[in-house]
Order: sequence, then C-alpha cells, then structure tokens
Amino acid sequence: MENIIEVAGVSLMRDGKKLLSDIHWTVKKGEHWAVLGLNGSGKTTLLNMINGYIWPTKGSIKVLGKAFGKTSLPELRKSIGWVSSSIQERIPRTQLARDVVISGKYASIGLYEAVDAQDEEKALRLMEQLHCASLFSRAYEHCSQGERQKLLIARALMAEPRILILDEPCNGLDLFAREILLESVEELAKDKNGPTLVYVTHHPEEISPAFQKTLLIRNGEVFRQGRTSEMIEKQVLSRFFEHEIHVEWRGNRALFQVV
Ligand SMILES: Nc1ncnc2c1ncn2[C@@H]1O[C@H](COP(=O)(O)OP(=O)(O)OP(=O)(O)O)[C@@H](O)[C@H]1O
Repeated sequence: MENIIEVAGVSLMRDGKKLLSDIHWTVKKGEHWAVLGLNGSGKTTLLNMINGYIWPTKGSIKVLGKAFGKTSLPELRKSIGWVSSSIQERIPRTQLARDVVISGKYASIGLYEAVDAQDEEKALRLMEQLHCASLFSRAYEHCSQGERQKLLIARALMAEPRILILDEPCNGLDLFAREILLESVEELAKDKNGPTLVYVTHHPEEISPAFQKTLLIRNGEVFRQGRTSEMIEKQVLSRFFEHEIHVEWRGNRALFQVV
C-alpha cells in the first residue's frame, strides 16, 4: 500500500530543548489516523513539519512519496488540506459561506477570482455532503461555531486534497454541535474517494473506529501507536495519561472516567 506520510527518525531542537524526539510514523493509503496528545505534547509541531513549515533537526519526512528538500513545497501543500483554528480566525467575517468554501480552490483567504457555475455547484455539493447547504448564502459571521467548522472542512475539500488534517476541530463546540461534526467526519472517513484523514485532538472521546489507527504522543515522543481499539483502552491510556482511567466502548464511541 502507498505511503501517504512517512516520518522517519525525526527530532527537533529549539533553544536547546528537544521538542520532538525520534518520531517514526507512517500513514498508509486507506487508513485514517487519530493523533492524541495533551497540550504541549508536540502535535502542532509535528503537523507543521508535515506541511513543510518547520524542518527537522534530524530525520526525514516524505509526504505522498515526495521527500522534503527535493520537491516544491507550494505544490505539495496543495495536496494537504489543513483545518485549524488559526485559519478560522483569518476568514473575513462578512464573506458569504459559499465564498468561504469556494476560496479553498485557490487556497486564498478571501475570494479574488471570478467564480464560475462549476465552482458554485461543487461548493454546494460539498456543503450538502457536510450537511450545511442551508448556509450557502449566509454571511460567515452569522454562522455558529459548529457550522463554521463544517464550512472550513468543505473549504479544504474544495481543493481535492489527498490528505486532510483536522486540528482539534471540535474546540469550542457544545456537546451537540460536537456530535454533529463528528458524524460528518465519520461520513467523510467512509468516503472511498475522499482524502486520508489525520484527526488531531487532546480528547480521547472524539476518537471513533472510523480512524483505524491512533498515534499517542507525549512530551514530543511517540508513546504508542497502532490500531485504535488497542490504543483507546484502559491500560494503555492510564499509562499514557499517568492517571487511572476507565474506558468503556459503546458501539462506535468510548466513554471515559478518570478514577
Ligand atoms: N519555536 C519554539 N521554540 C521553543 N519552544 C517551542 C516552539 N514551538 C513550540 N514550542 C514548545 O514545544 C512544545 C510542543 O508544542 P506544540 O504546540 O507542538 O504542542 P501541542 O501538542 O500542539 O499542544 P496544544 O494541544 O496545546 O496545541 C510546547 O512545550 C511548546 O511550548
């Protein structure tokens, strides 16, 4: 199976501190990953490396078979969709939802290109896929936090990325908005023609079996990685969080209790 992301022995030093330490991580085509780590564990640093914004002090990174340093990063970045709160903050508030989505095609914040009927159709189809088509002509500022996250996912999909990174997409969502967004993400994971998903979170309860694999990252190191059912499990997570945790799977979702 084709390797989508290959992180081989990557370490990063900053100000004499090791932010990432000997990370080995391979994402293969056909598997979606969750990345779980507490605040400051190194998740964002790792994502910045996968997008080529930070270079490792040691080790190498390949994305879609292309080695960093030997390929055009702007070209490669077009294949990577990245939904994060920093993008959300940069969207012009008065922009219409449909234009927010269409702007994803041009990887621009704001829309400066002439929009054709095909773009509009595609944006509508993606908004339907994410169950937010009713927002089509609404201003972004009048959309709820959960709706905005869906728009940003549709926006990222507009460029037909091979990889979609969802960086804490449920931050700031209430219980219900969170469930609705997670349902949409699960549907996306089931789409055989859709991108490989990398779902980054510090909340284990957001990780469903739609993500077949989970990477546990702590203090800049890989604590464990493997099948989600084996990672989101009482003994592993109790050691990972250094707190005793009960985990009970109910259907597709795990329930947690800190003992
Ligand atoms: N340029 C830098 N120089 C020094 N330290 C840094 C730099 N960038 C990040 N760090 C530190 O590296 C650690 C990992 O940060 P990172 O943002 O990757 O964590 P994270 O897992 O994404 O956390 P969060 O969930 O809070 O976003 C933190 O302790 C952070 O303070």
